[in-house]
Amino acid sequence: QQSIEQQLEQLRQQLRHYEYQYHVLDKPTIPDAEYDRLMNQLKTLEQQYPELISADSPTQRVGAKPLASFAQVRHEIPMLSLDNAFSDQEFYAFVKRIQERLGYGNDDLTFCCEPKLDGLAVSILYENGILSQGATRGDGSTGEDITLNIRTIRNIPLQLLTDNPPARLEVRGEVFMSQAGFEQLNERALARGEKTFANPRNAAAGSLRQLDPKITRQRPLVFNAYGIGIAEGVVLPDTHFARLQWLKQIGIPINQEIELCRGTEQVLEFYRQMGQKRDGLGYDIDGTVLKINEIALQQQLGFVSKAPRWAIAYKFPAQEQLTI
Ligand SMILES: Cc1ccc(Cn2cc(C(N)=O)ccc2=O)c(C)c1
Repeated sequence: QQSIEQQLEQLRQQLRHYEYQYHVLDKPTIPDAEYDRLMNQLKTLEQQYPELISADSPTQRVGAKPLASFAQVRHEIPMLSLDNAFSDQEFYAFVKRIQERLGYGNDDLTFCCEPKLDGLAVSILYENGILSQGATRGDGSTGEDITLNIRTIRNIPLQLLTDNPPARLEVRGEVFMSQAGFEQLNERALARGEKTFANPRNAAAGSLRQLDPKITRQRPLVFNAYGIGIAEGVVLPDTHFARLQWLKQIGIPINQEIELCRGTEQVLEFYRQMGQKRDGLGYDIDGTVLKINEIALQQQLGFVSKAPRWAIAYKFPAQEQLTI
């Protein structure tokens, strides 16, 4: 006969495993109703033994009461902005500057290519594998502490899926809302006579800036990681793409459109393909982000003013908004 602690731990591990398969691999192995039954079973057992509730239990996603205000968070490593390109010409010039700076004569630089998600940049800190803080980008040096709201986002794990977690790991990425989630939210708001949002990005920003996590929890927010800030007690892979794959393995969701491209023409092909896919993704993107993949080359190139020399956002032309 299992002890209560063993029953609780087994339910918690099972739920974390199913959440990983559903939210990170996009390959659920049980029906939603079965997951729901297990979650309710854990909630019931924790209500019987409240002293055994741990902050990283899958049930602990909603804070108790609303905050009066947000505390400030100082980013130990600044969250920088990206330079933009609006034409192939500007992208060629970007690559040329890199080749000259690195002394590369040929065109076989490898780029990690990602869609540029149209949401809100956030920083999530895990200490010994446990989610300990969430913050907005703010001005890049100082952001707002939105930990309670970050905890309500279902595809952000409260605990990393690894037996030897880093002492400290800061995951950076975008919180966004799907177009379907946005439309449902606005319909509900209209029905309740509440204010509606102009677009998914505003809806995501407004939901993260809610002082009451119970409201944030009802919003269909999604997180995709695109980088790492602080990393202590772990040796990271030496390319950006491999780092993203590692994040996925330990339970952090990344975007499934990310690709490696070798040479300028493959990168421009990725940009055009993402332009074709754009209307069918189900979420808003406003371009692509193209990064030098080798970390050593990123470090060699460094930053100028606030933007990295090793990355650029190649944006799409502004879409004419359909006014109905
Ligand atoms: C009632 C209910 C429960 C769960 C979910 C979504 N979902 C499913 C799983 C699953 N199938 O492994 C895991 C986590 C999760 O968040 C929905 C949409 C509705």
